[in-house]
Amino acid sequence: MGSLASERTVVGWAARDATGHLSPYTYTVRQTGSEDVVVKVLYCGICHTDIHQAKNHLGASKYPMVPGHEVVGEVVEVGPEVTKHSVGDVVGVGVIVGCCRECRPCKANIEQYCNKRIWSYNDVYTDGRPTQGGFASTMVVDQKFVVKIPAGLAPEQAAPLLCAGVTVYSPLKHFGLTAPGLRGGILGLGGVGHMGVKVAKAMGHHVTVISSSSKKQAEAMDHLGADAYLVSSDADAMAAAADSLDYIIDTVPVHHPLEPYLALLKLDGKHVLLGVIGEPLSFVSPMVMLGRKSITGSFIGSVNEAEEVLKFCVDKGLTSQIEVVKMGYVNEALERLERNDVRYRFVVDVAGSNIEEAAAEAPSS
Ligand SMILES: NC(=O)C1=CN([C@@H]2O[C@H](COP(=O)(O)OP(=O)(O)OC[C@H]3O[C@@H](n4cnc5c(N)ncnc54)[C@H](OP(=O)(O)O)[C@@H]3O)[C@@H](O)[C@H]2O)C=CC1
Ligand SMILES: O=C/C=C/c1ccc(O)c(O)c1
Ligand SMILES: [Zn+2]
Ligand SMILES: [Zn+2]
Repeated sequence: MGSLASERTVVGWAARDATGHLSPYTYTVRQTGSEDVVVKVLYCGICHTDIHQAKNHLGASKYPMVPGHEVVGEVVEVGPEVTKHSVGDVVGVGVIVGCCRECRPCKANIEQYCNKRIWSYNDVYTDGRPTQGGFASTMVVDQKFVVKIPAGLAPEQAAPLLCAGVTVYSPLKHFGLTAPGLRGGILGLGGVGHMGVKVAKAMGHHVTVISSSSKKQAEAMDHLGADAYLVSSDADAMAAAADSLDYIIDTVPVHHPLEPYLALLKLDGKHVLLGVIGEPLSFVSPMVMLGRKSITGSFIGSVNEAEEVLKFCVDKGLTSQIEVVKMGYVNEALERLERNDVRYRFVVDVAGSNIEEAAAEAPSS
């Protein structure tokens, strides 16, 4: 445990209970350890997982909780053993900030699958303190979990790549779904889904968006570059598209039937679950047996894959489609995200929100 003398005071915006409402919160983080990077947060994206966590959808939330795991910031200090980063670098931090480094996933550099992974918030660090995320002035993070933001990417643009971007890139790569010409479906056109369209198109796939409404059709086709658009309640269009897709990236964050989507897959097609859903999903076995289809899942991506997707986006000229907001708007942004009213990711301008000054002027929390 760090002594009081070695603590650093930070201001974040925290949820105090399962209403998920965020408000200013002053707390302490560790002083710079030998392999630590001190990051002044510039921007932080709002992922639907932040709602799941802040509102205790999974039943394991601890408060006060400062969410945020699509973090881009500037390095303001480094520990003496840090070799990966220097003061002044623009860097990113994602969902994971610690792992055991000894297990099979850690040795294979897929540390997101380490059973001793440490989450960037709603977890406990090795020093016994709660971890707190990126809706905060500062984060102190082990260099292993900090990635460099390459030149050519604006920091606010890079933020959604650190969760949404790598979350779609990783399964496409892992499941061998990168060859040009594949036919992919993106189910749910939100923060993760819109990056799915962009990444899959950049890989040369024919991309069908499968959405709950027609509201996003024009934009999906004209701006995101989707090739086709299916409204999931349109039974005739769904039937016409049967047996046509090599994979579906499923980003829906609530319970939904799988069978209408399994029917869209070709022989050996893969349904990749990404949404965090705390209730059982069901299907009858012939739906997978008769086409040797797979239902699988994937969890974010590794640090290496985060670096790869950042480079991939620079090389392919990909950007995320974002709405930049100030911290004072974060509760409205969370509400709008929950009611499916964002195109397609909110990014909070943390550094531009003066949260430390505002907290100093307000009564202490
Ligand atoms: N596996 C992993 O590693 C990761 C998982 N996640 C999870 O993926 C899911 C999606 O995250 P994200 O893209 O940020 O979420 P968004 O809210 O931005 O997007 C979800 C999309 O799903 C569709 N949808 C269908 N029904 C609903 C509903 N009742 N409420 C809201 N959306 C609905 C909407 O698309 P449309 O309008 O087209 O129907 C919506 O845009 C979440 O559960 C999140 O926790 C996120 C990141 C990493
Ligand atoms: O947004 C990133 C985290 C996703 C996530 C996936 C699975 C799970 O059980 C979570 O709690 C979070
Ligand atoms: Zn996320
Ligand atoms: Zn491990």
